[in-house]
Amino acid sequence: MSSTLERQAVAVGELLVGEGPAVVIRGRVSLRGDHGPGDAYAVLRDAVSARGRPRGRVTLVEPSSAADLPAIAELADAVVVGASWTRDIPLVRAAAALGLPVVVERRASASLEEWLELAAYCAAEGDGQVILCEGSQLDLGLMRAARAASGRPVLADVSRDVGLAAAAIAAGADGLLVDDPIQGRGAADGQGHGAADGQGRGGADARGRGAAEGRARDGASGQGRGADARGRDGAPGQGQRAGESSRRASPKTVDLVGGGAREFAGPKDLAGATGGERGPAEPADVAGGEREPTGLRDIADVTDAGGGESAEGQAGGHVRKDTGRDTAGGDAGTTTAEDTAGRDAGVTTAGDVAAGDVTGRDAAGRATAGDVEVEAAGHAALREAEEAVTIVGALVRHESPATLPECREAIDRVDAALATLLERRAALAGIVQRLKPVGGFAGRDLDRERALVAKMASRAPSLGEARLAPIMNAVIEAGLHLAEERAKE
Ligand SMILES: O=C(O)C(=O)C[C@]1(C(=O)O)C=C[C@@H](O)C=C1
Repeated sequence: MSSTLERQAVAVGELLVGEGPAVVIRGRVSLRGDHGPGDAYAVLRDAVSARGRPRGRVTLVEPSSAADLPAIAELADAVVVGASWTRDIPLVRAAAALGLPVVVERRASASLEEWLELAAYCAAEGDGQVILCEGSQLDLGLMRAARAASGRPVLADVSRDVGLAAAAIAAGADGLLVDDPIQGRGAADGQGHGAADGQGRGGADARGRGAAEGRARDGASGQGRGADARGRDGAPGQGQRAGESSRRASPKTVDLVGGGAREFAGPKDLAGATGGERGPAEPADVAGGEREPTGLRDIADVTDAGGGESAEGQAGGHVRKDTGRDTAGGDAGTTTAEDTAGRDAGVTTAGDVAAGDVTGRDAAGRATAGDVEVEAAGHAALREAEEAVTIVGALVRHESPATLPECREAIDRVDAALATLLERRAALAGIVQRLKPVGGFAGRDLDRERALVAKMASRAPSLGEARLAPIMNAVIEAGLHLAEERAKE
């Protein structure tokens, strides 16, 4: 069993799988459908043009036989060793030798050892670029163990149950495989490309397997290692390096909480809301809304505005000077979560999803109601997967982006998670106001605020109480304002 602790990121087209953000991959094209022999080129060209090639969208293809391999070498970003034929060694071998990244699915009954042995075999037959894919039974424990034991990236195929997307990311999946909504529509059309096998994969595979094995025995050995007809041009050049992020403006010093000059212009300052001067917390003032209470000002006893490193500075300090990403060639931060966070519309994005991805839509508008339904379900699944990657990914994946855009994308993911939590917090704080004998600013409880800041500081030690206090002051006040506004409605 291959075992190395070093994580081996794999570039698939423009995506980097295994390092940086988790990715969402829209479907895999299976040639194990009912297309006739010899038309793999036609099927793949169709599939690729239907899917479009926006940045970050990649095409994984499962061959039916060795005859499909030249088309795959030319048109796919990775070849899939499908769960149903992992014992078809000649075909496995020929597929691995294409020179494309190999996605090795786990056969339903395969043990961890068998799966990893197959992956190691593929790595040895090819150029080592192997990704594990768990899906048939989606055993997240096993997936996690495989990732830890092999150092290889793992994908979780959640196309059968996208509700497991968040769990898969939490369990360490480097990417999620979901059905492609566009392919799904093709399949619903009965176009028979065999492309959307996410739902009926078992059946299609079972049908195709005997024939595939037979064909492979004849033809697989003819494929040499040199079959990398495609070349590796998917790797974008190096982006801006860590040095970029050091060209930041010096921290603003704004008196946010009345305790002397402070670092960081808070949201209030940015929003031009109240800023500046504040008096001591006085319930009357507070209730009247003329002046805002100082709340946590006394906790945030920061006097050395220039002395400490700002939160911004600390974030910059964490940027690694060098990562494997450049070497692996992936500007891969792009496929996933930044989409949800609203950046870079070139990729499979929440924007795509919201707007309805028209790639491949019949120009004459001939989609049937069934098509639309399938497509809508596919988009919803895609959105759910992207949310999991963004929100759960922000919590569980430690990223060390090397370039300014990547770093900003990573921040966008964290901000997306933060915004989600802030919204939830505001709702809870609103309930508390109704439950307290005296709610709103008038019922402010500074002991409670101090205590929660102290607790948070144990989770955010680099920020510490002094820096967290003004942040939480702003958060709490925003919640109280909202609660008071709602109470008036
Ligand atoms: O715990 C309370 O009593 C609340 O009203 C909630 C909350 C908060 O948002 O966390 C808001 C105001 C109080 O001063 C303390 C805490």
